[in-house]
Amino acid sequence: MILHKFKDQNELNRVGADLLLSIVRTKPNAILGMATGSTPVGIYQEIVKTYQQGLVSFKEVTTFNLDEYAGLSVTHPESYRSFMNSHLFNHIDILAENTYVPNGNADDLDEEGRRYDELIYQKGLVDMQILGIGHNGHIGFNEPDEALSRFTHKVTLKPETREANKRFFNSIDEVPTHALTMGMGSILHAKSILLVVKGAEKAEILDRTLNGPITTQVPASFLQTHPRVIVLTDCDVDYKRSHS
Ligand SMILES: O=P(O)(O)OC[C@H]1O[C@](O)(CO)[C@@H](O)[C@@H]1O
Repeated sequence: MILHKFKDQNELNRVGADLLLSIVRTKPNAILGMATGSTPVGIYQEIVKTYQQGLVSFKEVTTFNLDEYAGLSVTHPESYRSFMNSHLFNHIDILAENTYVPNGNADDLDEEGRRYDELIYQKGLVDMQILGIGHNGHIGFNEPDEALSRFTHKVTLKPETREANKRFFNSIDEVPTHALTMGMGSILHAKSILLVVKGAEKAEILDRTLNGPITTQVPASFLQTHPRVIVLTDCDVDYKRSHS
C-alpha cells in the first residue's frame, strides 16, 4: 500500500481526481469502480472541473458502482443512482448506458447480484476502484461479520451504518435497512484501488485497516492483500511496515 497524507482536503481531492483522470487519459475506454457517500464528492467535483476545461473525455469510459440501497426508488435523491447522476454523470460526457449501478429494486436481489457480477466479469477488470470506508471498516456495504461474501449480494445494514447515513435522510426511519453491494471478491479483483479516508473520526479505523490483523470484522483490512492500493487521507495515521 502507498499512503499519502494531506493537511488540506482540497489538495487530497485534486490528487484523487488526477489519479483517476490519469487512468482515463492513458486508457480512454477504462473501467472505473465508483463509490458514493460524502467522501468522493470533492474528487468528483475536481473531475467535473477538468472535464469542463476540455482536458478529458469519458465517451468510452465504463463505470460500475459499488452498491445501492434496496427498495429505494432510483429517482429518490439519496439513491446511489441519483447521487452519481447529480455529482458526476450529468456533468461529463459519459454515456448513460455505460454507467452501471446495481438495481436495488429488482424483484429478486440474488438474481440481480448474479447479473451484476456477470456484467463486471464480461466487461473486464476494473482499472481503478475508488473506495471510501465506513466507521466500522465496511467497504462498499460489506459489513463486519463472521464471514464475508465474494459476489454481489444483499446485505442487512448495521445499525451504526444506518445511523451514520441518517444525515442524508429526514429521519432514521427513512434510511433503508438493506442494500445490494459488490462482494469482496469483485472489489479486490480491481487492478488498482484508491482508498480515500477523510476526517479525524476515521483515524482509528484507518489504522486498523492498514496495520491491524486481516479480519472479517474489519472488511477494509483485506485491502492489505491487494498489490496496488493507494490511500489518500487527512488522518494522522502511519503505515507500519513491521508488526511488534
Ligand atoms: O463517505 P461516507 O459518507 O463517510 O460513507 C462511508 C462509506 O459508506 C458508503 O456510503 C457505503 O457504500 C460508502 O460509499 C462510503 O465509502
